[in-house]
Amino acid sequence: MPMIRAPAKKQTTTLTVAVKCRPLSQRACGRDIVRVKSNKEVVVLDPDLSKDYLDRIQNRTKEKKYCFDHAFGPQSTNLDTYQKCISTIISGVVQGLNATVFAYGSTGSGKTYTMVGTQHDPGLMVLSLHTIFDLIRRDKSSDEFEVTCSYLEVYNEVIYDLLEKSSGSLELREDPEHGIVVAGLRCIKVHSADKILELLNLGNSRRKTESTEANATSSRSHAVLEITVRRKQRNKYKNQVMRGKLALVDLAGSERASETNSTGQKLRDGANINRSLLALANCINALGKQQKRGLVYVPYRNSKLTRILKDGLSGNSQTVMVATISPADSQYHHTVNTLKYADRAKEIKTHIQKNIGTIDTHVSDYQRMIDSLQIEVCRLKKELADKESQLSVKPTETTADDELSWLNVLSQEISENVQERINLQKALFELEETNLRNRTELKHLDDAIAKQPVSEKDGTVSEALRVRRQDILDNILDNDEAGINYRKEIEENEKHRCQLQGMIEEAISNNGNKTYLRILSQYRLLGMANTELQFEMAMREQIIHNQREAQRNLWNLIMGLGLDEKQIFDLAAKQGITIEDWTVTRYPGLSNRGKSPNLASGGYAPFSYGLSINQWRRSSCIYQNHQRVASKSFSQDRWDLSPTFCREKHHSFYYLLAHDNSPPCVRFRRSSDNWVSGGHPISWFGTPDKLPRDLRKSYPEITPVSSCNEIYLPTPALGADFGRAKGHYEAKFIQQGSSWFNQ
Ligand SMILES: Nc1ncnc2c1ncn2[C@@H]1O[C@H](COP(=O)(O)OP(=O)(O)OP(=O)(O)O)[C@@H](O)[C@H]1O
Repeated sequence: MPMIRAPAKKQTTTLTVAVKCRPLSQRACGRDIVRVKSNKEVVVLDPDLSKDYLDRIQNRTKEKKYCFDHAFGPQSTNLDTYQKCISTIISGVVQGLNATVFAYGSTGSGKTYTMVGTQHDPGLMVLSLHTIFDLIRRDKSSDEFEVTCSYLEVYNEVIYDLLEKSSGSLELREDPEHGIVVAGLRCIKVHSADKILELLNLGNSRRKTESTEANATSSRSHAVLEITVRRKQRNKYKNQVMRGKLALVDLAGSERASETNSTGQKLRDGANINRSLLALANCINALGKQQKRGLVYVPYRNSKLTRILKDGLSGNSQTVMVATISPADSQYHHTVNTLKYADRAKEIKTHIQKNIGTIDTHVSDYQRMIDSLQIEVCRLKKELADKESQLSVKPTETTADDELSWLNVLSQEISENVQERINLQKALFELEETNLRNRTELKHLDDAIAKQPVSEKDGTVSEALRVRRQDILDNILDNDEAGINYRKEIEENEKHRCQLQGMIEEAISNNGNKTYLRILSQYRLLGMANTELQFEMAMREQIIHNQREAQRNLWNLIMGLGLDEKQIFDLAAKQGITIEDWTVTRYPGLSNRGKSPNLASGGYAPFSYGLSINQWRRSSCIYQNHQRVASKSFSQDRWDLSPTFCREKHHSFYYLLAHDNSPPCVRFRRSSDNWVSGGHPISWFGTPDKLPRDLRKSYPEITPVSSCNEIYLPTPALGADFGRAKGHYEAKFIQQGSSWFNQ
């Protein structure tokens, strides 16, 4: 029977925006122009003292006034900020909610001071960590907790692991369940706040800082400390796992080259810092606009920083932005700029929901492909290094060095070119999605306006509809224009790529050291294939995400009809659909009756996880034509995550694949279109080449393939037990109509 699961409840919340004004520094030695009033209001006075009363009343002064959720003056401590705006969201993290805290402000305004702090005035990172462990210690339930921590920095648009001594650059991946993840980032299990603080200090010592004109220890990179609290429940929701995540972000300072007297590398750092901060500012702008006007494209893709902060800005996260400002008159423009963005950020809404453990087969499937490509890249890297060392002992061949380094530069350019194209395509994809939604809404609005009775044509409802229509239309036009520009950039990028590829090929054909060059180019190409695969994966994730969204909307629609629980159940039963429990979100993949993995919401079949044998044997699910499935292996007395996969090869076959050494044992039995439970198989065999003769005769489509661990299952009227009773895999598939049941 098909099955759907009620969506987890989402709660909409607005970004909390706090402003923190640092004391006047001796360096700045200017006039104090910031006034904090009633813990919410910030007034920035005109730095020009010559303005008089008349200027003020005629609005010719540059004095600005803003109001925020919280405002802290120069006398306040980090603890004050923590207690007023952070402490409440930290308790949510222990309950499976996500939270993001980031400090935003110009260079030297006190971001690092606020996030990290000093021994006498510990910062938000330190205070949050102590609270997390205090909450865990004081927890009265018998739940099991596991805390892990990672620390990364984004420097010059490259991500580095601050917990690794000499970290290479890391890539971002998009996961529909966990949002943006950094592939290969070290996650360390920790048992106390002190341990994390030790790691934090270690990471901070590795962070790129410089002395600039504006700040003696200016952070050149954006740092993200992420704490994950995994809570395994032991009560009635046994085996449910909640996963709360806290991201604490210390941004690099924005600055103007003219103010910092930067040159060379410092200037380049500054440009990259400003690029990401500009991207962040653009996202804040678009998100602020989105809340007011409708669906505007949000350019997260424009920098690594905004991609990392995506969840914190619009996704599943309770978010606090601490805008740090300096009271010095010399900083007037920076202060007003920061406050302008902070003001915009007040409009941003996020949607929080508890993260209840899920395991995604399709993601792990892709991950496996990426991993194997990475292994291949490592192998080629090694070959390359060997070849390089051979070359270095042959002085006669040094003439090739120049060409080789030239080739290296070229291949590096190719990788950057690929990365750029991927970013552009993703941006275009998102943009088109946004506009598709806009156009649908426009059509609905046009219909609604047309249906308005003549008597109401000038009423307030009509007016509201027309305003909304105009907003949507504006957004469509904005987005269309942005789309044209993206397309042009993609074309340019393609041209550049062809040129680069041509140059590399020419170098290979002209150079004597062909093997080395071939390996080099193969290595680069594999690297690119890897990146492209990640792109494809992100696209698919996006589609899955959209499908989920559509399903959620459908669900909301059903709920909006005003039907009660029983009516909905009856309706679903008439359509042959089973609804999973909607009050309890259990292990994804199993209903509360321990019966059925939910497929409708994810579009893919999950692993069963942490079940006893009996529970597993009772579980069942339906596999649509295009789904991959994973089952579990049974070894000795316990169930392990199985490396066994079943996936569709094309429309009439299922493709079963076992990844370890022991071949899967497949048992087939005939069945009608009806559900068949239990019973004895008519035949069974170990590997495809050892098919019993009668079965091979009846099903000539069963194809033995090179690896003895693979087999094709023909779909017509065939049920299959895919398993081994003792130490064998176990997953039973029975066809019904166009679906496959696993019982
Ligand atoms: N509230 C405060 N009380 C006392 N000193 C402060 C405060 N805020 C900042 N400072 C001091 O000002 C200097 C600059 O602060 P900090 O490094 O935190 O700025 P930042 O915004 O992180 O700068 P950048 O963006 O350049 O990294 C430091 O010496 C810091 O100790």
